[in-house]
Amino acid sequence: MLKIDNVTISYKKVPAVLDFSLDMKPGQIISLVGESGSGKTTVIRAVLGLLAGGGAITKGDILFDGESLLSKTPEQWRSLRGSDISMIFQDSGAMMNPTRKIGSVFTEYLQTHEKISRKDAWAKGEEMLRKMRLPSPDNVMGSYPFQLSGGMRQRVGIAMAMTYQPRLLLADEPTSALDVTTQAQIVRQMMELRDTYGTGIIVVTHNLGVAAYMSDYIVVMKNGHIEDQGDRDHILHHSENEYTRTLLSAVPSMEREQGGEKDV
Ligand SMILES: Nc1ncnc2c1ncn2[C@@H]1O[C@H](COP(=O)(O)OP(=O)(O)OP(=O)(O)O)[C@@H](O)[C@H]1O
Repeated sequence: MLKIDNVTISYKKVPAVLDFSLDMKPGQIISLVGESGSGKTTVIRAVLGLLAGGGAITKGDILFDGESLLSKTPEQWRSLRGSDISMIFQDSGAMMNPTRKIGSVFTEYLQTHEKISRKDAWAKGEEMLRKMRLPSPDNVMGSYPFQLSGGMRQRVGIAMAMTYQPRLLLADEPTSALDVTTQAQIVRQMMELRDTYGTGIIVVTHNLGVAAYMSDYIVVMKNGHIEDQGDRDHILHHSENEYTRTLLSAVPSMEREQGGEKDV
């Protein structure tokens, strides 16, 4: 579905990610882990065509369903984003305009993606919030972002990102701003998205506990390159890479804290 082929990404000619390759199957959950500055966010922003600060792909290609994303026009990007590929951020609420209510932001989002009346967009937004199991969706629609908890805001962000059932969801530190209990809820909810809609997810996280819990495949990044990678089980239990072992030794087990069923 997604193939990142030997990509180098630079900010103003200074390489930040070097020779990065990844082959993702539909419905797979892949985590990118590694220390701050290792290039995780740069990789997923490149996939969404949203590199900041003069960032550019200087080598390689990114293919979605066999088609290069690098040759897409701005118009093609607009129709791809949201419908085929979506993204959620560390604190979705912080991305929203604090002076506008959720309902207003959500309906505008829907109206930029489809020809739909404001009334129908409002109902569709509410329905998505209900699907994400937000309590009182009508109240949420009528709230400002600051009136919701971090976990609720993140579920609003996921609801918006999932409206058009994208096949690929890019999540940048989606649980970092949340307390441990809420983190677990959001992680489980993302896993449900995969199970319900078959959404493939790339999650950037510095939390190896989260990666261990939800991923099928883990990519360990260091200084802009792939230091180690493999199936969850390989990385967690069989990798001989020293850096991976060091990262793992510092992992608080989400399962132990949450009483979950998986063993890390
Ligand atoms: N907008 C930018 N302009 C210039 N350089 C940048 C920019 N964004 C990132 N970089 C550089 O690219 C490298 C990788 O950064 P990136 O944010 O992708 O790492 P990360 O692993 O996601 O880190 P973090 O976990 O802190 O978000 C770093 O050296 C960083 O300084």
